[in-house]
Amino acid sequence: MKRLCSHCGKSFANILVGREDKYLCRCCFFEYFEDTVHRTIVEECLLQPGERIAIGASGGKDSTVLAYVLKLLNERYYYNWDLWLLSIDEGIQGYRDDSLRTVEQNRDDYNLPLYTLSYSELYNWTMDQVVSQIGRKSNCTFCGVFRRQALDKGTEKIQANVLATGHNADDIAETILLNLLRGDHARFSRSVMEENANYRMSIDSDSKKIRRVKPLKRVYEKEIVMYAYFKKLKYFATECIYAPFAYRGHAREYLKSLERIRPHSISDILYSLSCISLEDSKTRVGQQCIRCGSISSQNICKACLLRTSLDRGQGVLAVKRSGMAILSKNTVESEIPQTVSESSTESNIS
Ligand SMILES: Nc1ncnc2c1ncn2[C@@H]1O[C@H](COP(=O)(O)OP(=O)(O)OP(=O)(O)O)[C@@H](O)[C@H]1O
Repeated sequence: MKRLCSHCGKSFANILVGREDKYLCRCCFFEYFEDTVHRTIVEECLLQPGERIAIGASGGKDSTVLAYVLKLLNERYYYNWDLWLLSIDEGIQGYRDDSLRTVEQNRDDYNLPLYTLSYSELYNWTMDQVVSQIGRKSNCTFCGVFRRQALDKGTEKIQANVLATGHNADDIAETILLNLLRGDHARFSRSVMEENANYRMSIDSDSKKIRRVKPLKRVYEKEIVMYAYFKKLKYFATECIYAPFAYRGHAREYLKSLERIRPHSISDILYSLSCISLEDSKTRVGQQCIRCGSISSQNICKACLLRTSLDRGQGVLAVKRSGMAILSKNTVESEIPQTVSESSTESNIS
């Protein structure tokens, strides 16, 4: 049976959205979606007028929709944002080279400048080379650590101080669940604090520190897919060729099956997240890595530790489940530890 749109009451509904089960027609869905993203930005002070903003652009649906909507809001509300696409080329043939072509297409379609930075420029390693040394089991750990830092470096290069990524509500729930399932208390606490402190961090942080913001955090993956589909946006839909081996994939599947049984599981996880309050005082204050100068909670950042292990041909040893105690606060360069905890890093750029 066809339903009428619960917003305008005139057209037939095409999509069911949000927690309150609203059935919306295409036009009202666009309004709902854009308004949700706009309210997130305004209510959480994510972006300021006139700022230069780096948009992490992977060519996938999330970052494509993010770039499209930020451009639209910029024009609609005269924010005078200086929007840039920032792409990281991990060096994965048959995947990233193709998705980068989609980003180039977005650059032309949306008339936005694009800056690309590669792992080979930054680390002298491509992910294909990393995988040929360490195999396919822990490669996402390397990729996650390198990408997080590469996005920061790219944001610095284009002289922006804010990085917007396409993480959505499903991604955030997935990260929380993943850290919980692994028993990674440190990472769990940090992700909870990062999500809940976004508002405070955005307005308090000094202007030199890169802020990471997630304007799509209140919209669901299925809404993003529908938005891209109805707007006919061009995006790259293939999954990373190395991703099927990541533990994160199991958390994603688990979440999807929970949603099938109980459609509000994701929003309930996010609600629980917003209710958790953790002691801020336990987080380490960011300092500079003594090797590369990146912000790090340790003397030497994880990217430098992993890169050193690869250079020594010991990449496999670098990631060990048991290696929890290794990132010692007092590490000096001559004592670079050999292992990085897999649980704290895998593909976890949120
Ligand atoms: N290679 C990359 N270059 C630039 N930004 C990236 C890259 N990979 C990921 N990101 C940023 O991180 C966000 C989340 O990345 P993730 O790997 O979870 O991809 P995703 O959920 O499939 O998103 P998308 O659909 O945008 O690829 C992306 O939306 C994008 O903003």
